[in-house]
This record gives sequence, C-alpha cells and structure tokens, in this order.
Amino acid sequence: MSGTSIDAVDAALILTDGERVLDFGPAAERKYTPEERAVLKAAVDAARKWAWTGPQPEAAFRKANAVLTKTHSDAWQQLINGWNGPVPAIAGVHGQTVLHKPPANGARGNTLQILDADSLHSEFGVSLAYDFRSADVEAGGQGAPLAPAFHAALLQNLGDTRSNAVLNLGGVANVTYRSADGNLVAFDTGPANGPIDEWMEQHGAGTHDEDGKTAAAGRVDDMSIDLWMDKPWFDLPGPKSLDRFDFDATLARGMSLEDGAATLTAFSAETVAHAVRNFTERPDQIIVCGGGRRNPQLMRELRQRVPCGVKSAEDVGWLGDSIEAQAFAFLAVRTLRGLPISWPGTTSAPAPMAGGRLID
Ligand SMILES: Nc1ncnc2c1ncn2[C@@H]1O[C@H](COP(=O)(O)OP(=O)(O)OP(=O)(O)O)[C@@H](O)[C@H]1O
Ligand SMILES: CC(=O)N[C@H]1[C@@H]2OC[C@@H](O2)[C@@H](O)[C@@H]1O[C@H](C)C(=O)O
Repeated sequence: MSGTSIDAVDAALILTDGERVLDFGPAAERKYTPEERAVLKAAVDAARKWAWTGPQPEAAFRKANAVLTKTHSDAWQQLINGWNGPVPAIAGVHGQTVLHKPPANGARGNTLQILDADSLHSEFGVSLAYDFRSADVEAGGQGAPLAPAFHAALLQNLGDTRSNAVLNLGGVANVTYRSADGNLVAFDTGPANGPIDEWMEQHGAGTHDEDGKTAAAGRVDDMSIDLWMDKPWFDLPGPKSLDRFDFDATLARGMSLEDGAATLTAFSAETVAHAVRNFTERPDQIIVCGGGRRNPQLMRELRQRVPCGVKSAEDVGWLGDSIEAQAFAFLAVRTLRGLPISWPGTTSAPAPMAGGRLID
C-alpha cells in the first residue's frame, strides 16, 4: 500500500479467508527517497492538470510506475525474506492514487490508482489483485473508503459488541463506524496529515511536523476553524470521499509557521469530532490508526474535541502503521473469492460490490 502521503510503501502479511482475520504475519516498510517521492508527486501534479481531459500524462505515469515497481518489490522482498511460513497465496496491491473525483450532482465519479501490475506480478511471483476501486466507481459508488471491510473484521476479533469506530489518519482521514447492532457506516471525514505536511514542506521545515512539535509551539485560530468548517461538504451525509487536495495548506495562508501548523492540526481533529457528533449513537471508543496517531499534538486535539474515548491502534493490539496494507491483503482474498469489498453503507455503491482485478 502506498497512500496519499507518499511517504513509504507499507507491506503486511496476514492469514485470512477473506471473512475473518486468523493471524497476523510480519510487516515491512520501504520509505521513499526524496528523489522517488519527487517522481510520484510529479505524477500527482500531472494527473491534476490532466483531470481526465485529453491524453493521459504518459511520461509522468511511466516514470512513477518504475518507482512504484522498484519500491513495492523492495517492500515485498523485505516482507518475504524474514518469513519462514508458506508462500503467500496472493498479493493485493493498491497502487498510487493520483486523482480521485467522487460522484457529484448525478454525475459518476472517477478515480485512478497507477501501477504496473504485470511487472509487479512477475517480480512477486504470486497471484496479484489490484485496481480495487474502479468497479465501485463505475457502479456509481465513491470508490473509497475500502478499508471498512477489514476494519469490521478487526472489530469482530476484538469481541467488543459495543458501538466502535476505527479512524485512519493518513493524508486524508476516514472512519468506519459500527453501531451496537452491527450496522456499518464509513466515509472520509476530512483532511488528516495532508495539509500539515504540505504546510511544513512549503516552509522548508521538513516533510511533516515531526511529533507535532511545530503545532505545539503555535496558537490555534479557532475563528478560522469555524470558518473552514462552514464548507457544506461537512454536513453531507456519508458515504462520501475526498481527493487528497480537496483540503490543502492554502487554508492557513498568512499565518506564522507555528500558528498555521497548530490550526491545521486542530482543524483535522475538529473534522473528525464533527463526524463523530453526527453518528446515530456515540461510539464507546474510536481506535486510531495511520501515521497521524504518531503526532501527539493531533492526538491531544482529538482527545479534547471528540466526544468519546480515543485509543491508539496499539492499545488494542493492532499494528497501526500496517492496517491499510493488511486491509489490501484482506481485500485481495475477498477478490479471489468473489466476495463484496464495498457496500451501500461504505461507498454508496448501489448493492454489495465485488471489485479488484486478478492476475493469476
Ligand atoms: N512522528 C510523527 N509526527 C508527526 N506526524 C507523523 C509522524 N509519523 C508519521 N506522521 C504523519 O503520518 C503521515 C503518514 O501517514 P500514513 O502512512 O498513514 O498516510 P498514507 O497511508 O500515505 O495516507 P492515506 O491513508 O490518506 O492513504 C506522514 O506524512 C506524517 O504526516
Ligand atoms: C482515493 C483514495 O485513495 N482514497 C484514500 C485516501 O486515504 C484515506 C482516505 O482517502 C480513504 O478514502 C482512501 O484510502 C483508504 C485505504 C481506503 O480506501 O479505505
């Protein structure tokens, strides 16, 4: 899995029948070098300029695919080298989202995850599942989020039958909410690290706000947050999804580095709190995974604003950095078995939808 933050490829091995998670295997991370990251970001920029109008930016995508093949193969090797168990039956590879347009005003959405599936298939030497979002989008769904099927399986294993939520804090944030009667609702809640990362990079202050130190030194501008929360998107009912650039660092223009970081961080937390306030029942707890849980300032803001208990994935025995990678392993097995990977409640697909393409 390579997410919208473009920081690393995450890989994980799980034992699953696509319905239950029977065991967790090792996990691996292959960080992008600055040069690799620049190539992937250039592909995202080119995709945004293209926006499905005219010829695809082939040169930018070709260069990005070469980086994706190399880095995913490295991650796969890292994963497999230390593994003494049976050869995995299948690998699920998400690809790099370069553009995502949710359906709007009756028009179908569109989404693009780039990867060179044939090259990855020959590098890995096992069956490959990929292109998980297209079928859902073609059927009128949002195409995201897709991790909810896996979040639900994880919650099932916890054996906690109260209402629970799983929150992923990546570039964008998405939540899976399971009510006490087992009903599943999922949607993107708003930005997470994306605008913060961009703000830091624009100021030459690194790729992200390490341990939230810059935000902790700033002052939150609550009036700006109130203004930003006015965007009608926040009051749309789920399922709903976002492109990484639907919220960006320009929001904080004019603020000092510290105040901008503090305000963007508090804004991400407030968007999650807004979502939780609108759930049909308050969840007993929200379990946080993704890189944002490593930012103590973001977690502090979440704890202040979200009206329920906030736990980190590790508090319940999960590997918080690997859940998306594990999710696409799980979805790969569901694809192999022809099981649905999205539902009306998770992507607003018209019916439970199978998705993903296979190379045997
Ligand atoms: N120690 C840390 N302090 C602050 N932020 C951190 C820290 N570690 C990770 N992060 C944040 O987490 C981000 C990476 O998170 P993650 O890998 O979950 O995102 P992603 O999977 O690429 O995104 P998405 O879920 O939107 O696809 C980094 O870009 C950074 O902003
Ligand atoms: C189009 C796309 O890649 N969306 C990502 C992004 O990152 C978080 C959020 O927005 C989520 O909707 C999705 O990723 C996770 C893995 C998902 O589909 O569940």
